[in-house]
Amino acid sequence: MEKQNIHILTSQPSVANHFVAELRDVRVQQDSLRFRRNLERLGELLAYEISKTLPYTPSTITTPLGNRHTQLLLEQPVLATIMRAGLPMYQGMLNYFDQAFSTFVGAYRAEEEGQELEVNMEYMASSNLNNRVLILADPMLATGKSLVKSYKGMLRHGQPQQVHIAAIIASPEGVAYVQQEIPEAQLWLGDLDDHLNEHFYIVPGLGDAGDLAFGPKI
Ligand SMILES: O=P(O)(O)OC[C@H]1O[C@H](OP(=O)(O)OP(=O)(O)O)[C@H](O)[C@@H]1O
Ligand SMILES: O=c1cc[nH]c(=O)[nH]1
Ligand SMILES: [Mg+2]
Repeated sequence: MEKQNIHILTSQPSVANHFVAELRDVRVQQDSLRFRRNLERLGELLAYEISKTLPYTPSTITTPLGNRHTQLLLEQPVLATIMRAGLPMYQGMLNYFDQAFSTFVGAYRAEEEGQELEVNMEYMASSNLNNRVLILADPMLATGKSLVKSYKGMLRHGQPQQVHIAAIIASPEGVAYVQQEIPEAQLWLGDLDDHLNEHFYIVPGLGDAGDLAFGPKI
């Protein structure tokens, strides 16, 4: 795992630590509204951090009393996410990049086959990605297979000029795989955990983000 191109929100203490801590806490997790809202809040904070690195253009704003020069985004990014668990975090990013177009991917981790884990991708709706800033958000970066498969599928819809991948909790194994497969991406993480267990869950992680946000899958 290379350290360059990785930005970790909780590497400096801030209220982000509280939001990540609540996501992990087995007692607080029982409140699914709070769980979803914490995913959303971290999506907002990561969007704000990413926004500091995007291109801006000088603009003049007219108030009732005069003019003010400022810098505004050259263009809105395209926000992409992977259903289900990505939806609250995506909503947080959309709160801040409020005119962004969106890309949705339906992908899920299937049963493990021996030592391997397969990701099924069954749905994609995307706007044109050609020359755009793409932000791909998914709260959990475990093996990285969901993010890599989704990103590669998205390239059918154009070649972005900048790629940002945002995750709330990541494993070192997943980060290394994403860096190998998508070397052009900047990685924005809430926190970086210890390792994956034998079922490819992040340890200590938080459990199953999709189930905690939306209920167990049958
Ligand atoms: O890095 P990976 O090993 O691919 O794991 C990460 C994926 O696992 C979760 O989705 P899941 O497959 O559980 O689907 P869900 O969102 O419907 O729960 C999560 O939201 C990621 O998309
Ligand atoms: O730890 C993990 C790994 C994948 N998906 C989750 O929701 N949690
Ligand atoms: Mg899940």
